[in-house]
Amino acid sequence: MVPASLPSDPLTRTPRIGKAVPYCQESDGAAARRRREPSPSSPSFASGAARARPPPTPRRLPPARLPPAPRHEARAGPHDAPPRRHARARASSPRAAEAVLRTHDHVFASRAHSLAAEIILYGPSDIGFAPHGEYWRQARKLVTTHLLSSMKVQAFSLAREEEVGMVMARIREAAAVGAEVDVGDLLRSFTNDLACRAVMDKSFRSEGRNRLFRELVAETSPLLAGFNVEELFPFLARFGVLSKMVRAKSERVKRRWDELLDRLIQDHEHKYDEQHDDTSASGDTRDDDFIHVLLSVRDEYGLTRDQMKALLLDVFFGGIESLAAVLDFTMAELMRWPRIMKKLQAEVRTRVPEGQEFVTEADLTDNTPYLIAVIKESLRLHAVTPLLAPHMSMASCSIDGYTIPAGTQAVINTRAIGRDGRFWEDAEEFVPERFVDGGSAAHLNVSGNDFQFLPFGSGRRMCAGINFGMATVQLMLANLVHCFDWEMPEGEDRRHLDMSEMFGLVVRRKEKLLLVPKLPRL
Ligand code: HEM
Repeated sequence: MVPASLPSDPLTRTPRIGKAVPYCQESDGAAARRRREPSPSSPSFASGAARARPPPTPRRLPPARLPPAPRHEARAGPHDAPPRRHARARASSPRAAEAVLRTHDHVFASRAHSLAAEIILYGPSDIGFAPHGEYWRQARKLVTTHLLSSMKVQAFSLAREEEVGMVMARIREAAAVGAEVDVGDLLRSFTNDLACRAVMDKSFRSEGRNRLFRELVAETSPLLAGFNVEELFPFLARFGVLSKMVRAKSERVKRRWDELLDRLIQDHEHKYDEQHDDTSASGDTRDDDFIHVLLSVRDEYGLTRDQMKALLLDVFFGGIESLAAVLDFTMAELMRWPRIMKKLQAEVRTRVPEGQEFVTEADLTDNTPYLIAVIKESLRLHAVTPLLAPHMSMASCSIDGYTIPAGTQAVINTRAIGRDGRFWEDAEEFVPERFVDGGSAAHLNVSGNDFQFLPFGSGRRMCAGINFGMATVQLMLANLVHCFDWEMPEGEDRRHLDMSEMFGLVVRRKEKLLLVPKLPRL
């Protein structure tokens, strides 16, 4: 069991500030209970099976400074020896997901080694790929407290509104001349610009840096998505062919990231040193960009330059593609279901004061249940991280009478769970009504407590950017449907809109979403 001295997950302790709604809010008592008790529906331990416990953690307070990033046990050696192959366990039911992510969360809280992540993410010294341990715990605490807390997400709302406003202006230009818009491309460029703005404020627009970031993310994501390609092609792995290719490509993109981030951090250091005497060092209550905030806490946490760069990279790889994919799937579904689009437009348009051009976050607070229902339904039907990020066990444990050895990768199939007809009525249909009051799934939320609905995962490794993600998706979607009516390009039928998907770091729609925006006749 989890020792009392471990810091509790900072996400569950995030205070509720102003009107911001943390999506994973849970009382400390409930969180502690959840960790202590297996839930009644979790599988019982098989009689006679050895009851595995994780190695005891010494009882001590966490250090104030980040310890060195740990190395994965199974990392490739200097000669690109292929890593040890991991056994796989698949969880495709809510019960099995709960066994991994709640009952045995403390055992399955690590990640498998990835050569690309080791190179590109400095060790890895980020959060998403770092193995479980004191480094990951402290780094996650830093990020969820100082960069992605609900307070920080709320402080960023003006910037979010400005970025959304710029996209609406671009669509308006297209609407004025009756041109079609590549909605997917527009959304990817929006989420890229938003991530750049969060990381480095408005300076990103100079020298076309946003385009450079976009190119680099596109080049890097397939490498990080590969996880253990060696495991998929063991024959090639034996000769180290894949490792050599992955290493060469990863080192190439790493050099480019490194130069770019170094330059940005240096620029910020100069500004930070100039301002430092006038401002408080904590930095997390103002609308500071992430580099500025990391500089302000670097002494407190003993952050190295490489660790800073790794943590910043998580914003690019956690945020850009997932947000764009969710928005793209949602818009495509709304095009296929005009009744739902109209109902959503009616809800949003009645919430926006007359004469106001764009939807603001204040217009949406606790006020738009159908908007939330549409987003939840999209996350259910189109899981953009359908297998979560694979969790790896750090000790052997017993689930349902089976002994799962240490070093097993648990793959949680949230897509299968989200489309399973045993738990969802009309599972393959897009029916947001199931999530509104009185609907069959009205009680389900995205905070990882309902194991039939896990768009952001659950437990210790749950998405660190859930508040940032949900705030962004809501604001952008509300504006897209408020500011425009949408039509298919001439000659195309909305009923035949292609929903086929392609895999990468996240799953996204394969085909472009070309739509024609019209200014609404209000
Ligand atoms: C709607 C958009 C998003 C979705 C659907 C999503 C989903 C997920 C999922 C399923 C995981 C894996 C959880 C697990 O392994 O159990 C994850 C991890 C993560 N996400 Fe997100 N995410 C989104 C947006 C974001 C954003 C905007 C950020 C940062 C700004 C972010 C940062 C992260 C990080 C750092 C992790 C790794 C957490 C860890 O391993 O401790 N995500 N996300």
